[in-house]
Amino acid sequence: MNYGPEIEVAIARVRSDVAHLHDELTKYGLVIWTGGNISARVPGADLFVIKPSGVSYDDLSPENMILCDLNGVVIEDTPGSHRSPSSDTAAHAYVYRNMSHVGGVVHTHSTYATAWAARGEEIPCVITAMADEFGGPIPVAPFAIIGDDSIGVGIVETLTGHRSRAVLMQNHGVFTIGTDARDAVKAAVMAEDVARTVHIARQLGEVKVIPQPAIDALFDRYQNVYGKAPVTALPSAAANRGAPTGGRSGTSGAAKRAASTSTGSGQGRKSAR
Ligand SMILES: O=C(CO)[C@@H](O)[C@H](O)COP(=O)(O)O
Repeated sequence: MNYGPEIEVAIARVRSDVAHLHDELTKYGLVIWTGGNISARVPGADLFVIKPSGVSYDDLSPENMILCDLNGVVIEDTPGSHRSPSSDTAAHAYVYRNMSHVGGVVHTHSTYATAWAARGEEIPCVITAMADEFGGPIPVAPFAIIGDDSIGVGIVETLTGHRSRAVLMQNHGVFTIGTDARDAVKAAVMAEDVARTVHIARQLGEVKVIPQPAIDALFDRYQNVYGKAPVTALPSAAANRGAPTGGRSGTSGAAKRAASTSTGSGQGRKSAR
């Protein structure tokens, strides 16, 4: 099967990205043995690339990643196609078919997030890092059988209209979505981090939920201002005339105003952070 030069280049890039991003799961201690998986959509095609099933993380490479169509069917006679794709392929495929803005999906059994999933309890938004990253609590999806698209249905039904890019599958683990695979990996890393902190906080006593207006403001700032160039950066013509620069440090007044007037409605993520 040849998809033409542009798509073939995209497939090769996604194979490499997906293979190498699995290193982040081991680096952050989110997986053990062969548990967990990452996939990414191939831009410009109805295809995605996913990890093979049951292969050691040390042996993952661009060549043994598996190319699938959006029904989760392996594309025959492509590199890696002699192996079985991840057990969660149908779930990932369901997400790509039903959430067009999603470019990457990650699954782990990271310890603390999975402990919350075992309790079937959402993680309340009690630390600013959660408000920043998830814009509220991390929700729980119902128990679902592994292997068909039941998990995908749970992910889509739970995360549609929700700010969170992470969902706890009851009695199972965490699934995250992102604009691309790296964004979904970041969500998996952050979900485990906040799951651990909030769990520990709960051992110490009652936790304090952040008021909704503050959650909204924090989420908006993190999505629209954090890590971005200041909005007061001078236009090049003025800069060329040697005008004083001003407003280059930290969060500008204008940036703050921009942050405070935008809605923070959740789905409008503009760039991977
Ligand atoms: O929990 C599950 C199945 O949902 C997976 O995380 C497995 O632990 C790893 O499966 P493969 O991706 O290797 O098939």
